Amino acid sequence: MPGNTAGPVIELRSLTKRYGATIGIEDLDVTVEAGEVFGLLGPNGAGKTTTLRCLVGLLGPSGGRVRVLGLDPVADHRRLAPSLGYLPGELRLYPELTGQQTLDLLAALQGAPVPRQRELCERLKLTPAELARPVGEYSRGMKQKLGLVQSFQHRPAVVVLDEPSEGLDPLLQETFFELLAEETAAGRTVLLSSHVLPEVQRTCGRVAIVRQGRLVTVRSVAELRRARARRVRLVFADGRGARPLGAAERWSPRWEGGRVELLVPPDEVVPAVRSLLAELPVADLTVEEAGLDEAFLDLYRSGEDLYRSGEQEERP
Ligand SMILES: Nc1ncnc2c1ncn2[C@@H]1O[C@H](COP(=O)(O)OP(=O)(O)OP(=O)(O)O)[C@@H](O)[C@H]1O
Repeated sequence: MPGNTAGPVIELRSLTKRYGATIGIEDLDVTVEAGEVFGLLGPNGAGKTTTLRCLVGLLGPSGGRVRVLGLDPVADHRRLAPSLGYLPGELRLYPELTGQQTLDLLAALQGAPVPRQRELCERLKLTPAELARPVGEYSRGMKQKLGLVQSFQHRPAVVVLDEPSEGLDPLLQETFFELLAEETAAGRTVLLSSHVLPEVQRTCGRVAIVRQGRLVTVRSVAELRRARARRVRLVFADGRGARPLGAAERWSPRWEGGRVELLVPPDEVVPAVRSLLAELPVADLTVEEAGLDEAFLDLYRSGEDLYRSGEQEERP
């Protein structure tokens, strides 16, 4: 393996990438250790693809520092290539080449033997007949399968995947999840971008949430699960609908007739319930844990760390 293997596998320090006046990503700090599946999550245009392209050396940063296995992905591109797998969001292929020829061409660019090519084609159900067809005739899902095979075929130490399960049917998604689990069990490192929340919950140990080019938070999925908001539902005795809720307005009230639902951070539930009962004609009240999706969605929307627990980076 090239470079300095003692430090983190991926290190982004104040990474900034501008496209003219447009900010792709600004001041991003992320560290990923060996054996992690790390997720980069955020809404459209958040800067995920920009970050990934900087990581694999396709874009040079406007500021800050990128290191993968201790190497600079732009300056040390050739040294890094055999140890790096990359699945772009949009795989651009030569339409006249067959699937097999495409895999072999990409292997030459990777500059490494491809001990896993056949096994991965079998597991992802790319048959020899399909591999003999020009990729210009491939469906979206077939292209994605080919993209996944080439990202892992040379058994790289680090794999960077942009929206990896896009276009895969549920069975193949399962195979992909198994593949990720095997990679990390073997000490290899995966960084993936996604908007698919269940995929992230299922596969990642930690996630960085980015929004409008900035890092919102880095959290372990386990911590997000623990910190998830409580859903407080109230029914009012007088049956009246939407009304001012005072301090409770900050918990995103959603009204439905004479009922309202609030999403309250866990450490504020008891005082919240106490003041609601004291100030409003409450006839019924329930409290339950909100789904993990809501925890993510709040971070997406607000751009603030809803849960405010000091540490930026916590191990899973
Ligand atoms: N080649 C480019 N030229 C100019 N602006 C760009 C370019 N590529 C990306 N951007 C801008 O940079 C910002 C981040 O885009 P990026 O593609 O990194 O986001 P993303 O999180 O991957 O989005 P999506 O989920 O929609 O793929 C956006 O404002 C986008 O318009």
